[in-house]
Amino acid sequence: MFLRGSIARLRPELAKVRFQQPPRIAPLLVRSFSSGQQTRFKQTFFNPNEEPDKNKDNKKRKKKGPDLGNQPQDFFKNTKWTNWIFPGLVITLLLNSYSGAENNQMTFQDFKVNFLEKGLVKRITVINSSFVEAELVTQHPRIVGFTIGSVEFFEKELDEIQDKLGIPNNERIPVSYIRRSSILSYIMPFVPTLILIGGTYYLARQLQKRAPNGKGGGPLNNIMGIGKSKAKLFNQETDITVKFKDVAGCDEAKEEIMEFVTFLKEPKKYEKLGAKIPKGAILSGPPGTGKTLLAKATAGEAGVPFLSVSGSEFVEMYVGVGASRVRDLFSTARKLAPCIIFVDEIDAIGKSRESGPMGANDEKEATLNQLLVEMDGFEDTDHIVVLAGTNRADILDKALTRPGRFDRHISIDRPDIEGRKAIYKVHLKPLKLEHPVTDEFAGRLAALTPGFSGADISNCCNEAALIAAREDAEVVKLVHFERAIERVIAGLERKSRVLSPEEKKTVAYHEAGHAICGWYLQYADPLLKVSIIPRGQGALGYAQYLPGDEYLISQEQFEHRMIMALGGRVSEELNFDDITTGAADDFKKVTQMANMMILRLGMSKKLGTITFETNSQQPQVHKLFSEETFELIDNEVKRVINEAYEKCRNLLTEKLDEVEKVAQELLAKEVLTRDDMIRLLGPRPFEEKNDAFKKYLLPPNEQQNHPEEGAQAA
Ligand SMILES: Nc1ncnc2c1ncn2[C@@H]1O[C@H](COP(=O)(O)OP(=O)(O)OP(=O)(O)O)[C@@H](O)[C@H]1O
Ligand SMILES: [Zn+2]
Repeated sequence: MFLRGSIARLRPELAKVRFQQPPRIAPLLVRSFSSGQQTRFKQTFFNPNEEPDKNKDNKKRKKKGPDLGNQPQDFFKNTKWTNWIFPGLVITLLLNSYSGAENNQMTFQDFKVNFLEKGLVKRITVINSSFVEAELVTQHPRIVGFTIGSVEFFEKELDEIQDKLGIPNNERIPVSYIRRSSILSYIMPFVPTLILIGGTYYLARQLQKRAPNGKGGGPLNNIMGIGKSKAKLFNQETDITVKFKDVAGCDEAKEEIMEFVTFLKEPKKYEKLGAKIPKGAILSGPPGTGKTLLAKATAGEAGVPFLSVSGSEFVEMYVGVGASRVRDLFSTARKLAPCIIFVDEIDAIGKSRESGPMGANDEKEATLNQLLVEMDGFEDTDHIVVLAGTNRADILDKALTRPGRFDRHISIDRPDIEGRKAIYKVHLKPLKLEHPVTDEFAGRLAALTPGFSGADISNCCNEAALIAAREDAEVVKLVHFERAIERVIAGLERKSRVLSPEEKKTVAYHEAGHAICGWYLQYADPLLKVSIIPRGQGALGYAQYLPGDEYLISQEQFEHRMIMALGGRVSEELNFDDITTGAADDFKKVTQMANMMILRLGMSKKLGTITFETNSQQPQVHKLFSEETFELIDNEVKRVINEAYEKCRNLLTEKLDEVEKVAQELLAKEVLTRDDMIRLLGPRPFEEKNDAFKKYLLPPNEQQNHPEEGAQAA
């Protein structure tokens, strides 16, 4: 229908009166938009009951059977359907505006031949000077219509035909002129605006749906829900499967946090006695030590919802957003109570308000204030516990840590050997291993990875499994772990980096110098491996030592470490005419150590027991010490380094043959283990200082007796 009459198609205003559909579309429009809005509400605003609701819906649907068509409510609830409402609407509108076509529309030519010249026309109405409706004497059709270009031309034609037919003036066909405006002509001016608004809405909804988590994060949320908290809710039944047993190695922290668990589980016990329960605790410690994990486990043990949010998520460029998000977070928490809120990286908002070179930041301060207000605002009876994680407990605002807010401070340190062992046991469980996990195996891995955090260990276990899979191994073996550990410590092996024979020789003598120093210095850490295979970023060779879990380091230890670090360059000097750039990193270490000894550790007799450390965060207005002191510091740092250099040179000159042996072996094999070193040089003349190393890594025969114990060599 809408194809007939090309003029009609080009002139939408002709579609007028026949456009009877609006009453039918209107209710549809209202309903679909309201259902659309409901969906938007669900997605934009954080709705804790969303999950259960969905389940209910599903259950209902299941009961009633799958035929959506027979269930109008279900049909309208079906969000997929609403996706189509807008495009559908536009198409309908366009179709209607173009197609309100006349059933009996024709060209003027047809009209002339078929009706006019046969004298069948009773009356003619010219509508809007562009369309003609003719009433006929016949019943079928009774009315016909056609478009005209201009009224004058049409009148002239009409007159001419009637002249030709000889119709007298008083019997001629009466022509009336009318103006008819359709509803559409009122609507049309608004159509572009409507399309624009609808289109924007539709687009925004589509974009929002593509948001990674369905809630928060979508572009629409950025506009509409900016003040909403981005807290992530972990559903109690499904998500929080973490229990205290999954958090290994931080027993003291677990014990401390246990109090919150009992409180959340049996608040009555405390309330009965009138006791006030701490509202929150700060969990502090280096990255990856399991702060988040511990908080989650607390929720898991207490069986309460867990709301997790990062401090940086409160920080937006718009003023007032942070505070509004804090408010939203707490109002959500109140609805979910009893529950645990975990704010990771609280230093992002909780930084001391005076600190920082730029002074206080208003927006951050407002956010922090809101947090303080909220924490003051909830009562013990609200049963909310706020835990916060940070790597920098020292820079937190004092207001945060005062009683009544985060009044517990639980610090989690990097795990010691026993802690690492326990964490390995947790992360080895899911792997398919060669042997069942023994105490010895976990201990060996723990001994190999001093300084690793829980996250490093988890990463290492996964890396080992990946390496095993790459080799198509059936099970994950110890060698895979060893390779994974090396990779985590020193970076990827880069066999593709080909060194020239000269370069290789230099690297071999350099590394041999380090290794010999380490072997014959009493306080050097046990050596595990020397290698001249390039690794990671720029390292051409490396030696792997195993420092123990030490909390105090002696001055002699410091000195020995410096001598070891200088061993590479000194060996180059002794064995070649020229020196290379390979020792840059070693010098950096040496200088750092020397500076620390002089400036912070009071290890210089001349300067005495003063710390010269400056607070780099605050702008320096005046000099903290005199020119003479500056000079003295300079001289002392130089002296310490020079002394280490001299000792190193003496040692390596004495052991030149040993350096040669190790370097040659390195050139031949590229990698030397501790056993190779023993074969070449005899056992190390000192007992190893690292207990973990002795316990888990030394072969049993070496563990009992140290034949050369006490022998002097250096
Ligand atoms: N004590 C532990 N026991 C078992 N696994 C641990 C332990 N500590 C860390 N992990 C592992 O490391 C991962 C990262 O830990 P988590 O995210 O809790 O560290 P975090 O201290 O919160 O780090 P960040 O300070 O970077 O936020 C955990 O998912 C877990 O797999
Ligand atoms: Zn070096």
